[in-house]
Amino acid sequence: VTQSPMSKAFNLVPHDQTLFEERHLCYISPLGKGNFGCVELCRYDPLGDNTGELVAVKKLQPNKGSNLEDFQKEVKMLSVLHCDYIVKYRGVCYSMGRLSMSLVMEYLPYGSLTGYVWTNRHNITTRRMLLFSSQICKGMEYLQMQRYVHRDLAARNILVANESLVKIADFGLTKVLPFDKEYYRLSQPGQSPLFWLAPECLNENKFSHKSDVWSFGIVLHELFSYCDNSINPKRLCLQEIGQNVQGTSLSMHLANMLASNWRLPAPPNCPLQVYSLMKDCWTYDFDKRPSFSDLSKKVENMIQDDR
Ligand SMILES: Cc1cnc(Nc2cc(F)c(C3CCN(C)CC3)c(F)c2)nc1Nc1ccc(F)c(N2CCCS2(=O)=O)c1
Repeated sequence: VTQSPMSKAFNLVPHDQTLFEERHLCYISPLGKGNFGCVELCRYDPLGDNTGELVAVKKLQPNKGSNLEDFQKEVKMLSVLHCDYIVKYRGVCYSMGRLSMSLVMEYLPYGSLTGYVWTNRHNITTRRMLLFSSQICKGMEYLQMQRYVHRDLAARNILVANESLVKIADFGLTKVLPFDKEYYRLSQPGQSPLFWLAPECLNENKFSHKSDVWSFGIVLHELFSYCDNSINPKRLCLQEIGQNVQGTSLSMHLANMLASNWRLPAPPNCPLQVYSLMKDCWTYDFDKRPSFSDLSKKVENMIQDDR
């Protein structure tokens, strides 16, 4: 692949990365809004005969407060990940002139886990939910090996490849841990939605693999609630806080509730051992939370027992 002058300008694309030519990237439909901009379904059709591959293209909207540098970091981070449970990087596409760039990824036809589980809630078995849970754990275990902290693990950021495969997507908030620290401290409160955050994130903006474990517990709650919006984590927390949210910020209220040991209630008909796994992920002291490898073993055992 030749190095276009533009790509030299970004010094992003080493010779081995795939460069998608904009003229062959045919727009089909919008897929959704992400952290940086929008994601679209396109067909990369260099032969012009509709035999090209469907891809999901995440476009940076420079004017939407996001910046090219952060987006380039997200591209770089995704491009080095090779795991069955993480959405596959395909390459980048530079749009001449507009100085914008796009991230090209594999297209997963079933969409986000939230929509899929809710739509199919009447015929998804506990076993299949446990299978999805163990795949998310394995994806997170792989991320941990790369010293990546996702910071935005939520059912909306998990994509469904087929009836028995889910993948972690959207690395817009992901940070790489420094070599000498096991946590990442944000300078100011980030954009992660409060209701998926561990206490140390709310209180000290401290993010780690263990705060990702907390978020995984919330994902379990979403899954076993069949992603029912009427009982989603945000709604249940706001109900508990009550409407009298004066003065003290929402995150202070939430942090106080967690400190006095309030936790999300068990989803309806949730297997007891699954709820107890959630509670393990929501251990206040991050050092005492299970690791993703502990969690995938426990979930695997539940799948065996579920036979
Ligand atoms: C990388 C990737 C690969 N395949 C897919 N397939 C995909 C297939 C689909 F039918 C849908 C939907 C299903 C429902 N109907 C109504 C509309 C289309 C869909 F939303 C996605 N999507 C990808 N990314 C993506 C897309 C869209 C996103 F909003 C987000 N994000 C969400 C929060 C942060 S996010 O930016 O990660 C990521």
